[in-house]
Amino acid sequence: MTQVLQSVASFQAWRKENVGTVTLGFVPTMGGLHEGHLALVRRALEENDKVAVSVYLNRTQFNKLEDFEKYPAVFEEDLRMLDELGVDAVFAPSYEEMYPDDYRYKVSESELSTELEGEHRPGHFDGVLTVVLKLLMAANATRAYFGEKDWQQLALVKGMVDAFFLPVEIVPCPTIREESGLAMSSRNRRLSTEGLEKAARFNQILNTAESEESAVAALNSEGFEAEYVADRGDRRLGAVVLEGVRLIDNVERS
Ligand SMILES: Nc1ncnc2c1ncn2[C@@H]1O[C@H](COP(=O)(O)OP(=O)(O)OP(=O)(O)O)[C@@H](O)[C@H]1O
Ligand SMILES: CC(C)(CO)[C@@H](O)C(=O)[O-]
Ligand code: BAL
Repeated sequence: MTQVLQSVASFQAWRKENVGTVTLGFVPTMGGLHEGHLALVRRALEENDKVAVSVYLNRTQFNKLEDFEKYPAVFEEDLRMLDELGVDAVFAPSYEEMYPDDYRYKVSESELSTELEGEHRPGHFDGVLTVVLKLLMAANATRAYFGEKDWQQLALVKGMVDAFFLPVEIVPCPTIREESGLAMSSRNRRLSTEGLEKAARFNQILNTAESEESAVAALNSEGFEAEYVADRGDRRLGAVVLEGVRLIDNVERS
């Protein structure tokens, strides 16, 4: 049975009693679990003796209250999936438990975090980096698993781990997609059947457009509101809104 731990103290006590000197894999999530998350969990189970998953909907990373309030909260369903996979512990703290300082102390980065997602979601990466640091400190894991779907988040988390000499290995995991190519996301649950079908064009356009500008034009002409499409090195990253739902994706540039 997966153990559910709701306080930092009980999570640390669980770690002391059950992990000791063997390896611990850790997968941070905000719940609403889908196959993308489960791929991270399966990999963590393969590579470590014990695995802990956090399910914590972190409100400090949401710049829009509506986005926070509409985020799927389905803890019992999440727990059932994690239990079936054989996860050892689920850390599911309250806001008060995670933020005894009421978010007075923050981690911020001054370059990458201000563009792309950071430009469109002000304060987002302060919230992400702060909660990831807290989660990593609480878990004290050997390895922590992050999805490449959140490319910018992954780069910033790796940067923070290097900057602060955190004793954990960050393991990047490939984006898991629907057959249509649509990247799996908790937010996909909020799309209509028609929206789900249409959303697949987002990935196709990122893959096939000649330039950033032509990708934005194609997305807008097909009923998306494109927030940005940007080429960075060998990646093309984008964010769109469809039916009021914000989706992100990134692909290798051809
Ligand atoms: N389709 C996916 N493939 C691989 N990893 C994923 C996928 N979706 C999410 N992840 C990873 O799972 C972890 C938790 O993500 P999170 O709980 O935000 O889910 P999410 O589905 O990305 O939510 P949303 O897309 O609504 O922001 C992150 O490291 C994220 O990159
Ligand atoms: C890493 C994370 C769990 C921090 O809240 C979140 O940003 C996410 O789910 O990608
Ligand atoms: N990309 C990480 C989860 C979020 O959208 O806030």
